[in-house]
Amino acid sequence: MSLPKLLRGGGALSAGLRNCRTCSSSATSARRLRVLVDMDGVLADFEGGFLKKYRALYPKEPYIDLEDRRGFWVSEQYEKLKPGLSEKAMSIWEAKNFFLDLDPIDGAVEALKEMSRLPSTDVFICTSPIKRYQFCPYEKYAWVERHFGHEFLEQIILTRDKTVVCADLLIDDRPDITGAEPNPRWEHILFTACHNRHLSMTPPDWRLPSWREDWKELLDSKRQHS
Ligand SMILES: Cc1cn([C@H]2C[C@H](OP(=O)(O)O)[C@@H](CO)O2)c(=O)[nH]c1=O
Ligand SMILES: [Mg+2]
Repeated sequence: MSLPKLLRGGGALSAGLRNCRTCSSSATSARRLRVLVDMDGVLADFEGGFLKKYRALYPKEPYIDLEDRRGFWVSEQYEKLKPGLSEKAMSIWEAKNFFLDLDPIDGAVEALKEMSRLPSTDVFICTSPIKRYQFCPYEKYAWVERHFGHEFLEQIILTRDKTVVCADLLIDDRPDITGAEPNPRWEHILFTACHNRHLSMTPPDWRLPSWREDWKELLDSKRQHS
């Protein structure tokens, strides 16, 4: 089988994969592809937004250039840079308007709108709120409405555990997605971000380097081999 160019590793798209058809309830829905798209790091520029606000609020503190970011958790790398910076980092995304002000990732808005118009495709934004909930959940909804319109609010899944959500694909920048379900129904496509671009992928793991790549090829491949 020829694999989509975007996919690294050697895994065939559906060979031996968990198949979400098992949780579909009707023959009609069984033919549709369900795609979960993560928000921070995939649609919204969490890392860029963080660095901009952190540097503005703490101009005298050291910071980490985006090209030097390693590891998913920003606060962990900042704490290693200088003890005490973890709390300063957290103060940035816990503040009002942090999530609302995030810029879209390059090409994300166009790509997601196009994806949700594809025939036989159901698209959901699947995102985890931070536990300090004063602003984040509200602002995530407001961000989606701002960039995708009111109708798109139907397509938000807010969860701290993405493993329990049933879908064919999850496009997400977090390399290790774990939770209550040891065998999630979806296949994970790692969306490339500053913190994960140096990770080597082992088969059958796949990447989407950016929204400028041919993401439709990934969906088509999954559709064909499911
Ligand atoms: C604390 C932290 C959160 N986040 C994002 C991930 C989650 O959103 P999402 O699921 O949309 O990627 C959200 C809550 O943890 O904030 C980061 O990307 N890096 C971080 O260091
Ligand atoms: Mg993310």
